[in-house]
Amino acid sequence: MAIESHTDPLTTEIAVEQAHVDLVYARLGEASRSAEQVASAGRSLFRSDRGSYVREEDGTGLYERDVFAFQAAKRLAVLDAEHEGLVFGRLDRTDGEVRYVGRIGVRDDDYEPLVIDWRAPAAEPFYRATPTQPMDVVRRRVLRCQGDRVVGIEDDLLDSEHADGELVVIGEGALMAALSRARGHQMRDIVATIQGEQDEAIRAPYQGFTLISGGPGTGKTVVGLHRAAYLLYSNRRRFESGGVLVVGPSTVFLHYIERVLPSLGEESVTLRSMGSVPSDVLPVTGERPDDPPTAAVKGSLRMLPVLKRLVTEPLVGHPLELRVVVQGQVLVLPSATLTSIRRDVLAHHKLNAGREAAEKALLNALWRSRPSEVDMERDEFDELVTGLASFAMFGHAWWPTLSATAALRRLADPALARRLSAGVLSASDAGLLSAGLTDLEERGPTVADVALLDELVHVLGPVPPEPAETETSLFLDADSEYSEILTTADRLATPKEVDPFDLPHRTYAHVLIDEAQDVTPMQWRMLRRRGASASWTIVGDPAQSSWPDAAETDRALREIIANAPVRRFRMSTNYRSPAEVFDLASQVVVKAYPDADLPTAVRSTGVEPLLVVGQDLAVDVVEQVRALLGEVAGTVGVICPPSRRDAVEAHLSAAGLEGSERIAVVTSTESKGLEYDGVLVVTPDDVVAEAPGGVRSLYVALTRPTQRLVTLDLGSPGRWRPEPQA
Ligand SMILES: Nc1ncnc2c1ncn2[C@@H]1O[C@H](COP(=O)(O)OP(=O)(O)OP(=O)(O)O)[C@@H](O)[C@H]1O
Repeated sequence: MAIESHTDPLTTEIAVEQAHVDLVYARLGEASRSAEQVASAGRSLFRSDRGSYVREEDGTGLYERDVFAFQAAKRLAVLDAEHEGLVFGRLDRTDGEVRYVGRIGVRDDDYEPLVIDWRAPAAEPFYRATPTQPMDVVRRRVLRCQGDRVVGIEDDLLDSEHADGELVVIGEGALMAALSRARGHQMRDIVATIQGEQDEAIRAPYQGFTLISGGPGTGKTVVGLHRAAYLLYSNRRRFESGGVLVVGPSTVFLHYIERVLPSLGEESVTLRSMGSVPSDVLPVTGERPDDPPTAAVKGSLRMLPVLKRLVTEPLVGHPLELRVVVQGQVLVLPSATLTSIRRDVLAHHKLNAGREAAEKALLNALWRSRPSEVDMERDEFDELVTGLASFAMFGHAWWPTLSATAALRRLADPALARRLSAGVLSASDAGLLSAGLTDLEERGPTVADVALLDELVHVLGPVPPEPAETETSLFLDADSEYSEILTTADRLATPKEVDPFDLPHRTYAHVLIDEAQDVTPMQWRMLRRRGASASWTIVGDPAQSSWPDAAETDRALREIIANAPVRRFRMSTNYRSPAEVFDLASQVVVKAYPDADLPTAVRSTGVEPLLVVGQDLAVDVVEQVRALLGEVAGTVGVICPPSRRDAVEAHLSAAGLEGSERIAVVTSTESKGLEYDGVLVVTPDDVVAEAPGGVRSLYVALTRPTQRLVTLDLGSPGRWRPEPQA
């Protein structure tokens, strides 16, 4: 297409790029139309009229010619209009070649690339080339599109020696332009502006463990997500069939990141919050937090022996002896024999899978204890005893099938919790544990309970599926407190194809954990079950941790890694916080954690954080939020200590501000991983006092803004401030 000549170079360049973008969309339009034809042609091609198959080469030819168009059309279907353009980059190379880079690869009719997929090796220079190492690139150009329209251009001249006189260079750099844009409530992909050190982590080989660390705002989350997309591209067969699991701290966080992968054309990734990881084995999920001391007990590996003791602990009211009558003779197994049988069977079987073995062991013991008056063969004896109602009822009461929830609920009993945790938990920790489980039935599990439940599923074994027709319980009422216990009739009706050793966890080929610094040791065990033979990407920053015992969680992670290869990447640049804001935040964190990994903030707004001392929460919160709404174009986060959250919401609501889509009221824990253009941190001293991570939690809050930070102390300047205030 001929391009009109304009005096304004930007308009001319946009028109040049628009022509290419139009070509790509036209080609994709054709691909979409032919995609269905290709599919049906493919279906019929392999079948001739005679019902035999055509030669494989012919089929392969068709496949090769059209598969890219089919795939491209399929991927295009998942890219909706909100993303920032299918084609976003262009490389002008020293040899005169021009390469376009986009979210997916598209070829023309002659199989020549119109756009290269950003993950392809040929696109690497787009992310790695620098003026010192231009990688044969003269000019890197980022195209900013809205839908299929090119609306802006940002260039980097990488090799001025090879630039001919005609080469136009526009703009001040795509990165700064992207970083200054207002934020919404969902994360954007960074595919057009991935930086060199980020690209290395994204394209690292998949094997073993890839650990990505770095301070706040360094792009760890977004890099992790692009890595998931990269792995799917470079090893699609392995990862699409094996599955990729992405785990984040909460559903709010998942909602925040959920558009990134679809915007890159990837939909085949499972996103889970920490409280919903075991949805494969549990009918419940957990979103509620525990208070920090209780969460610390529930998350610790000290819970392991407690849970083990819990599953071997007989139920309240279990029979103390087994008594059956055979040929008029009373046969008795006393309590000590029962205890020893129980111990032996549990040494080799999970509780929910041990019933048959337990029954056999009972029969053996009864056979051995029979008096000489019992005169029958062993087979006959077994048949007779197993047919006795008293034996069946005993079996059910003594060896019930137990669900994880029913088991955990028992620890809400303070006396039992104390007894089972003797020597492992202090009396006060045992008290926290039982108090922290009293709500389990009514309100469902907390996030920390979910890892305990998963552990229990592991220790107990899966509950065999319910029989198709529920038969009347042998001796438990329908509304009995042990409603999850299956009856003997249930057990007998249970199909034998349930393999007790076939654990029901869904496993994945790759597991990506974000905010890994907050993963408790019990949660690491839960995650490991989903990635027993997976490769892993683990993303985190210890300085933002909420977990009190960093050494314990480190040990748990080391155990998972074991001898697998480990690759480490450190992100060194903070792309989120303005330098003025990050300066304050880093002074706060290093006071308490001198080893915090502090990145360099790349952007400066010239606006210092505003440290307000107010007198009245209601008046000051409303005033500061109003001011922030006026100063920034996007979102405003009000980060509160949990104790003030309701009051803050009420004050904003009374002022008519609550309904605003731009405002979010959150605690520092909830704000993990998120960002807002303007942030008001309410009473920072209370954030430190109430949040699990103390100063680290305040550090999280102070590093959320992309533009403006305001803090509100009441009465006098807070103790959290880096410099004592006059
Ligand atoms: N290369 C980049 N181009 C454009 N924006 C970027 C780039 N890298 C990071 N960002 C932006 O910086 C912000 C911070 O990124 P991200 O949330 O991934 O950081 P993080 O290291 O996970 O932060 P935290 O540890 O504080 O949660 C996001 O808005 C992200 O889009």
